[in-house]
Amino acid sequence: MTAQVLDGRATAATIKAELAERVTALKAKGVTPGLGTVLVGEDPGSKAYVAGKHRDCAEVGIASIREDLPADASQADVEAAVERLNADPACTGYIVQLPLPKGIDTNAVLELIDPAKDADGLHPTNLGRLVLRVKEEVTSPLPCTPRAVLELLARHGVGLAGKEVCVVGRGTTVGRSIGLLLTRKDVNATVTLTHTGTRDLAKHVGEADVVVAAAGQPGIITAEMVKPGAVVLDVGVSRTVDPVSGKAKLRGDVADGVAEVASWLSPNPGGVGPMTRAMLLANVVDTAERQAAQG
Ligand SMILES: Nc1nc(=O)c2c([nH]1)NC[C@@H]1CN(c3ccc(C(=O)N[C@@H](CCC(=O)O)C(=O)O)cc3)C=[N+]21
Repeated sequence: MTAQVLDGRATAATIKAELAERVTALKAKGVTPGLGTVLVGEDPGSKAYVAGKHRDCAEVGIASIREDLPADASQADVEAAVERLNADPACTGYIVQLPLPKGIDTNAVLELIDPAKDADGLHPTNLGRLVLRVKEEVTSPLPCTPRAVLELLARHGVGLAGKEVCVVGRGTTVGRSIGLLLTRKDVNATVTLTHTGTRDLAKHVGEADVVVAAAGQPGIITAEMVKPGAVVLDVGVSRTVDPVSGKAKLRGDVADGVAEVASWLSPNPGGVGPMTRAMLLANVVDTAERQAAQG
């Protein structure tokens, strides 16, 4: 068997075209959505992601606002950048690119974000609303990558109701929150959350109909672990340096060979990554529409 491809690039392009229409409609009402980014330091990965987000914005007509701070920025400097975006009416939604440099208190920064402008869905209020199941229309944005995984499956007609989903990884942006979406009554999956302290990872992965690999450990999910016919989402990204060429290479959590066992597989790159970016744009357009409705 060779798995069918969960094509994140093509699906993200479709979503961006839909969002461009909603942005046009908002502009006709005098509202221009604007995405802000806070980037601290010179990490090449973070710089590339932020640059990509601003390119995406240009594509769909969203304005871009950048706060780029040096690697030695203090807690107060970072918090001041957040306060500027909170106060800027041109910024309808924004993100603080993670991870922040060592020494910066990330949770304190996330708490300062205006929940109504939280394009990542990582503010405690928004994560709390997800836990409390506050109705969709009042809820602020959902975390982008979990939303990306569900949207990628939905747009390929891959159902989740009654499925056993094994989530691998307990990070804030994916592992800890995706189960909250997967177990909503309109999705109805059953979720097992595994992590580096799990005693028998292969057992849990092997029982799953759907595997969400978000550990950030290159190749941790191998073909031998995966149940034949399972759906596999390769979410994790790690930068490894090729010892021969010295070039940085992106590697997913899913090892070669899984495509021969799975029924559907999201490639990495080209799968959940582009969808995460599309869902960030969707969050920005959603928040701008909510703000426009409130006048
Ligand atoms: N506040 C915050 N929000 C985030 O959403 C966030 C973050 N911090 N920190 C880092 C992670 C990582 N992340 C990715 C987004 C897109 C791709 C992506 O589009 N990747 C392309 C490849 C890009 C390349 O070649 O460099 C792909 O998968 O095809 C990857 C990774 C968002 N994150």
